[in-house]
Amino acid sequence: MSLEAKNLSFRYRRGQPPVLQAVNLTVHPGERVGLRGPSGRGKTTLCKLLAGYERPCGGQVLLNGRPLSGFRGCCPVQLIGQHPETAVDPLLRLGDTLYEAGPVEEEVLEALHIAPAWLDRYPTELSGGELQRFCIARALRPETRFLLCDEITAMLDLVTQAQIWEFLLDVASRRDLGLLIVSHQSLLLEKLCTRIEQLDV
Ligand SMILES: Nc1ncnc2c1ncn2[C@@H]1O[C@H](COP(=O)(O)OP(=O)(O)OP(=O)(O)O)[C@@H](O)[C@H]1O
Repeated sequence: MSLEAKNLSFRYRRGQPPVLQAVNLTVHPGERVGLRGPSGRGKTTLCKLLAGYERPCGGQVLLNGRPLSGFRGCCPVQLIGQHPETAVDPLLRLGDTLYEAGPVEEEVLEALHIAPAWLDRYPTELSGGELQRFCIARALRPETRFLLCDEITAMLDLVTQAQIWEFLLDVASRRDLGLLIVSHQSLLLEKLCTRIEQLDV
């Protein structure tokens, strides 16, 4: 199974210039592809298209050669963003958010040091790093084949960053996941990735 951006173009509003134009990118299982590019170039937008949050105005997102838009069920492509507080419903307890799309394996919760008591809390009752670990756990469903990591540790301290990446590299290797890692930190990308692409078209 591969995840492919094929000739993707996108604009947020009709009449505005495109944010992305004829972008091509493929991620294979087991690959860790770094994505860098200047601020505002469209890295987050590309992640949103690849995860099916937005629809392209040209080209296609293909999962195993078939349009992602036709996929039904728990999406094998999961996006984790920089701001976990914007990725969860503030009015739901975290346990309800975690399990709304089905079970998450106990070993994932344990490996990310997610305390069972957190699941009774609301999102504002966790720290940023705790909430990010929660969002990573939520993205790691048994069906997940590709993880799109958009600046996911940018706001965290170095120790937490290292713990999160150590866990993600291990789980990606065990499950043969494909990772797309967006970061402005070249050193981080060079350490983590099997290949680095530049978004500067
Ligand atoms: N919802 C939106 N509506 C309109 N324009 C948007 C929207 N989201 C992003 N944009 C614009 O699209 C362009 C690309 O934004 P995007 O967030 O994808 O860039 P980026 O490469 O991830 O940037 P950064 O490195 O700063 O995070 C920017 O010019 C931004 O202002």
